[in-house]
Amino acid sequence: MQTIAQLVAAIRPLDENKQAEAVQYINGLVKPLNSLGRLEALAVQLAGMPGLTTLENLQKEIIVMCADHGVYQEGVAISPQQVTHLQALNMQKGTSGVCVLAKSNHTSVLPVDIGIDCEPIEAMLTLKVGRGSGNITRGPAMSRADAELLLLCSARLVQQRAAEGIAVFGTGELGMANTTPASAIISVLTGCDAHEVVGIGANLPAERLQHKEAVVRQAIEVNQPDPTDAIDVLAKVGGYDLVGMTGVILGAGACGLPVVLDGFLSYAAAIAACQIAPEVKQYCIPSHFSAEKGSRRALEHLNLTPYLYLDLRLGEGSGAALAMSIISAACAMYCEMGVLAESGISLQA
Ligand SMILES: O=C(O)c1ccc[n+]([C@@H]2O[C@H](COP(=O)([O-])O)[C@@H](O)[C@H]2O)c1
Ligand SMILES: Cc1cc2nc[nH]c2cc1C
Repeated sequence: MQTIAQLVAAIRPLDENKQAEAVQYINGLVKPLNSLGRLEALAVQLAGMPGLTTLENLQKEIIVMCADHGVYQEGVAISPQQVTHLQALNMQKGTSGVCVLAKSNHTSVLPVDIGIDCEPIEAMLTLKVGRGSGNITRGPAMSRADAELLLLCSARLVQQRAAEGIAVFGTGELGMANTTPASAIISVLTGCDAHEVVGIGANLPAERLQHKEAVVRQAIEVNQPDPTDAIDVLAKVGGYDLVGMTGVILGAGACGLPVVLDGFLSYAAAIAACQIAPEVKQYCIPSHFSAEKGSRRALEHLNLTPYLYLDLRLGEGSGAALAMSIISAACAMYCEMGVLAESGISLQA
């Protein structure tokens, strides 16, 4: 297995020559200059990715990291904890939100048991090292060794799927109470107070928000994560799913391939990934602006502007699935549009 240093070293900057060529090519398409706005910038970003040899017929997949969290015991979520297991089964059946949105965007969904509190699930890929991470108000979510192992295994999974033909990855997750560790990660890595990032998650009643904030502060107080060491932060106040998503982001970057972020949980993972390997930011494609409270703060830190504003807060990779249509659109523009030179149209009157 590769080391984290090797994984980071494999993430190369985008190819500026290819990007310059793409700009020239797009400027020659049969349209007013820059009139396809951010679709043009997206195509240029994709064109610079060393793992993509073409923008035609890109295969897309959402990897859904599913795990439970010991901090659930602190009363920070209202969904029954078994929903993680039950909804993971729905991921296999194809009836979850992400599954139907992915299907309508010609995207596959790969659920992974990375620490659900249940017996092994038949025919589900597993990277499980424990049945739910530790309660972060009492101690670390996991050991550093487990965090590093899961991060590398998740990155390796992406590398295997890339070898099997996947060209665009999406980050998904499922885990009752996971907005609590995600808030803790964002609070530590962006240096803001819990009040700025803690939100209602999956419908926590407003009167319990102060308690959730206190839980996040306590987790940070008890574990004293080192804000300059994102792996320490993930291991101490994170969770298995969030580590897995960080590995997916770094793995895609190491393959030179795009990775589409989803909602709040993916912002936490992206902030961690970008601290571990700043170069990976260029491979990240934001999807939507999650309705979770801390989204603005997290996206400002990442300096990423989402494409979609739909008040989504489902998670699972649902926003990433929707944004796959925007990637397909950018690729269709690049591969299928006619060129001015052959159209008889001159842009000057
Ligand atoms: O993607 C988001 O922005 C998002 C925002 C709030 C909640 N969620 C989903 O809801 C679950 C976490 O919410 P909670 O309240 O249990 O912490 C988890 O399964 C996430 O997929 C997802
Ligand atoms: C049903 C259900 C589905 C979910 N998907 C992500 N988080 C969820 C929480 C619940 C409660």
